[in-house]
Amino acid sequence: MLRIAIPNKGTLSQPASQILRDAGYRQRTDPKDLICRDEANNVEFFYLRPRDIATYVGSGDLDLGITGRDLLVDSGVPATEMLDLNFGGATFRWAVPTGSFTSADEIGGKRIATAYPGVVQRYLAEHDLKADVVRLDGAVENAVRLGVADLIADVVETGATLRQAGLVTIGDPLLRSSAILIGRAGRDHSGAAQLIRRLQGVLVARNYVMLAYDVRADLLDHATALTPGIESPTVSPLHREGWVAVEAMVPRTGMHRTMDELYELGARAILVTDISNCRL
Ligand SMILES: Nc1ncnc2c1ncn2[C@@H]1O[C@H](COP(=O)(O)OP(=O)(O)OP(=O)(O)O)[C@@H](O)[C@H]1O
Ligand SMILES: O=P(O)(O)OC[C@H]1O[C@H](OP(=O)(O)OP(=O)(O)O)[C@H](O)[C@@H]1O
Ligand SMILES: [Mg+2]
Repeated sequence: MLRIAIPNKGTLSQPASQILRDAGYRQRTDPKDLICRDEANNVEFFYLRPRDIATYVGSGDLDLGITGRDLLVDSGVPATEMLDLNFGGATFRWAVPTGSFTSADEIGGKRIATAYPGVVQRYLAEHDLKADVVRLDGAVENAVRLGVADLIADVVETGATLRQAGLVTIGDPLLRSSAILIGRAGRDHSGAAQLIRRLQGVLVARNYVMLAYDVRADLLDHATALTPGIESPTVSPLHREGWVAVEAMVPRTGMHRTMDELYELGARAILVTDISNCRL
């Protein structure tokens, strides 16, 4: 039985369960449950703190896990990213009191408050910098105002929490995070192939739509250049002489522009349908 770690709480918890549900797996119905067995798919899910998930997977006690890229880096354990799940997106950034300093080169020698000391230490080592890292559990934005640190390094999504605390970001993000599927480094993951294919199917279904339209046969090359599909578009004859019907998967972002361009080219009966799932 495949054993998989899922966040039990926090930002990643609900969307992690949702992507698994969309991929056909059973998920807990009571948020207090800590284990859910899916006998039909031969998978067992363990609900754990997102921060602990890399530890269980890195030690080999669980086969796979869903966690944040920043949490994986922070843990420093031998687990690798197997699939980007495309939710829980955030950056990890330096933030300082407005007007204090502006360049990330100036962090050497300063006191840095963070809940992610592993990410910060990795950056300092890579940039040959020394600084005091003050490890906190959360609400890190308060640390500067309370005198514990000169700057912070934290997760930034909308930036609203920083603004409220009178802080501004400096420099480039230390990393860009999102939810990822992880497995122990160097382990044979062939038993996870079906789960990964199912998750990839959900991701494609979320990111693509099916576009269908009718177009004059002499405009087909122009039309299919706009809608090349993933492999190749399906072209079928129409009863109407000189016209064909085309079907192709197109990225959801940009579909309105594609429809406009097809219409301007002369295509008609342009229809968009959601894809609920797929295997490519
Ligand atoms: N707005 C956000 N705030 C915090 N974490 C976020 C946010 N958006 C995405 N994430 C990601 O969620 C993971 C942190 O989840 P975690 O459950 O530890 O913290 P949380 O969602 O802030 O919950 P809590 O602080 O209540 O425990 C990280 O991978 C982080 O990048
Ligand atoms: O850029 P924003 O959209 O404001 O989101 C980022 C903030 O949200 C999280 O805090 P959370 O509320 O989880 O509290 P915590 O610091 O105790 O984890 C995170 O640690 C940042 O503080
Ligand atoms: Mg938090």
